[in-house]
Amino acid sequence: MAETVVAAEGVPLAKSVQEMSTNREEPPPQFVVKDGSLGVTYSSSSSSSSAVLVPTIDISLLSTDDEELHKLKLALTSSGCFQAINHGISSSFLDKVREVAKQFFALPLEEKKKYSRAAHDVQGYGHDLVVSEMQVLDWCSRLFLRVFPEHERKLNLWPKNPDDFGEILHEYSMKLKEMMEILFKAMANSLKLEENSFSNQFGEQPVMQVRFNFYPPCSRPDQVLGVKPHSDRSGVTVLLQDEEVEGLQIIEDDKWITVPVIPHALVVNLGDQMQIMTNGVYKSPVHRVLTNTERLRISVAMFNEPAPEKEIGPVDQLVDEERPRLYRNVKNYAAFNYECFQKGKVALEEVKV
Ligand SMILES: O=C(O)CCC(=O)C(=O)O
Ligand SMILES: [Fe+2]
Repeated sequence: MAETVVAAEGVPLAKSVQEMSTNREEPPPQFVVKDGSLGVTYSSSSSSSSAVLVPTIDISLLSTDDEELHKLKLALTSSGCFQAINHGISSSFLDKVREVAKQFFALPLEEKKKYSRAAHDVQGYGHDLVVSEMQVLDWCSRLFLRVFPEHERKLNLWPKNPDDFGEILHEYSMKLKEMMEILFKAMANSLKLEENSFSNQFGEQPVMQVRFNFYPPCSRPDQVLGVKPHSDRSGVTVLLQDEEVEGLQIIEDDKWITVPVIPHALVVNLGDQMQIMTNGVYKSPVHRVLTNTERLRISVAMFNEPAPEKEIGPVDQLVDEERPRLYRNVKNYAAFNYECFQKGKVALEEVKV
């Protein structure tokens, strides 16, 4: 008999996505994208659009090379997304991060359910938060954990199997913290702002949360998405894509552009809170994930957010007569975003002045 998997808020999914995938079942109607079409796609990874819109940026050059800083600015003003290389994290370590994710998702469902998300919590293992019967579900299982501030970790939800999971996750987040510091400075310098303009807004104790995403093969990639179109509510998201399988797309001029796989690059995409802080100069891209019939895909998204008690808003120097203030100040955008989501509203629209 199929095990009952709690999708969220007490709405049970009869079977897990993984189980349906293994049985090669047709996805149930809740997973089918309603407008019937997944839109126009540029899927070739060599397409010039993806190279222009999602350029590679050499992190090691950002503090010394004005040209690289300019490239960063171009990427963040156009797509809000780039592939970070020379980021200081070794390829072998990134492979380890992927390996523990793979090992966790390969555990029997019973074992993974030990880390299940409680109905009213976001942390733990499970599926989408379901807030309405109309909601289209993602063909994805995920493990969501808060990593920083460290005292807010729910260690009972951190997998004990594989046994180095916690250690690797901690080390990975420490390394990403270092990269974030470089990026905050570079983003401020690229806009000729004071170096701490963004890091100050993130606060002394910024939030870092990780989402391990598992997308099993799906028999209807023409009708079902791994993740629906959304922009991240974070400040900055750093994504470790699958080393082989594409799926992530960003939208540009009504066309979906595939973000190519560069095995040891880290995809950086800005979230809504950076769009707010830059008064709309830097973009929080709308993105989605496609499914495919053959290969499973795993990604690890690290969300960097300002501390919830910090009020964030457009940096003064980015507000003038030519560019009037677009957004009001806001505190705890995460909670605000959730309220909007429940009401079917888009948070970034709701904070416009
Ligand atoms: O799996 C991916 O490539 C992206 C996942 C994503 O957009 C998210 O977790 O917010
Ligand atoms: Fe996302």
